[in-house]
Amino acid sequence: MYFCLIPQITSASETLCCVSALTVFSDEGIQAEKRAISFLSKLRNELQTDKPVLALTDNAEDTEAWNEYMRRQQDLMEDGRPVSWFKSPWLYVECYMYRRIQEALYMNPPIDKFDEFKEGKTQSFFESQQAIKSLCTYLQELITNMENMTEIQLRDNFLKLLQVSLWGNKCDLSISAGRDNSQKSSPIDSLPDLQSCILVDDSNMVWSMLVAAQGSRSSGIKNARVDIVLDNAGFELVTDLVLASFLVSAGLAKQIRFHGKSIPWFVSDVTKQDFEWTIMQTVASNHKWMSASGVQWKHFMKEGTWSYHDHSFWTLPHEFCDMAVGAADLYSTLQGSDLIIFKGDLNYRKLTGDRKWEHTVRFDQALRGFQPAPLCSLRTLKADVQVGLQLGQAEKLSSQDPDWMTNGKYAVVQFCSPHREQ
Ligand SMILES: O=P(O)(O)OC[C@H]1O[C@](O)(CO)[C@@H](O)[C@@H]1O
Repeated sequence: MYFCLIPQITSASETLCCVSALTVFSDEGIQAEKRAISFLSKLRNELQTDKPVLALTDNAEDTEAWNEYMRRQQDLMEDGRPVSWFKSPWLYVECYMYRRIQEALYMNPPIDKFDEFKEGKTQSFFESQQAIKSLCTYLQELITNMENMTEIQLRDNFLKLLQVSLWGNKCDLSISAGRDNSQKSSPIDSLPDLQSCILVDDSNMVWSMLVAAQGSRSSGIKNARVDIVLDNAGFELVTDLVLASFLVSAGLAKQIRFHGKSIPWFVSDVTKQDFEWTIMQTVASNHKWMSASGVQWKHFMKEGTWSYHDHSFWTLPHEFCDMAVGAADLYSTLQGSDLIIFKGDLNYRKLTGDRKWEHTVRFDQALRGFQPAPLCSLRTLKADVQVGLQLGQAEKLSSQDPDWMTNGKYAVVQFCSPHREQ
């Protein structure tokens, strides 16, 4: 399992070689890039030969938090041997590898702000153009007809766009080791065929919660705020923006806060630069409805209806139940939300602590106290943790499709509210 991380290091290193060949960097940059490549090749060797996990030395904002986490892992080792790559929890090692790739850049200015995964993310966006155009056309038609929609029609369209955002999570580049994993077919037309692959579907609870928040808003009590903890750039990000656009246009949310990563992460995760680039590209499209969507998103950002935020906690290896203590500022910000949508597999692993839970354990139980606000996970299954299933459901799936937990074919929409009777 640990060896599947090697292509990510190789790809980062190859990207640096390519940009150097294209003389993107100055002489000083080329020397820095050579040092970074050598750092990455050492890193690959450490991983391949199960060397001890090393403390970070780059003096970044999160360096001490990482080293403190490593010391905690060390204290858990019963025989006192150093924590090594193969003897550490998978969640920790996987996150650590991406942070070490970042260390290679941090240690080598002027390339310290370079995003070695940018090209793959850009390509994934362009390869999904047809699907993006059809989704933006669908969105603009909805917005045009919004005023005449009954509540049931509004709900049905919300549920569709929630599912589009859910399946958008299939398109990540870490599972495909950076190879093409873009959306080719029409996202709306594919939904009926995918319905049976949703193992838990709490979408109606999410809808009810949004309607309840809207009710209190019309009585002047509050302005509903939705937080979206983003996952991948490319097609998935567009599905999230389309959902957010619908929420605002339908009056279901007054404010959307997007949360992304502050460093390149898990190959395709959204950074601020990816977020802004995606909106800019959408505005610049020569497709009428795609461009109209982009213009609307740009406007939402400008007027503050939408905002982008990052926090170093999202790129630490911690489970989310550590957030209240480890990142109290972030936790208290999230407490102001009416609904937090967590996108993707890695966020699900952090929500549930990436533990070997019985599949029938309740979702709220697996959160172990992490409940800043009503929350929902939209996740396609790519790692072997899954809770909240019915008795016998996992056994049936295992007999039909032994790889059901990791092949990305299945998905869940799981909801939990601090105020809800479980
Ligand atoms: O982009 P997502 O949905 O968070 O998926 C990331 C997942 O991909 C993997 O890196 C490889 O499958 C998992 O370990 C990880 O949880």
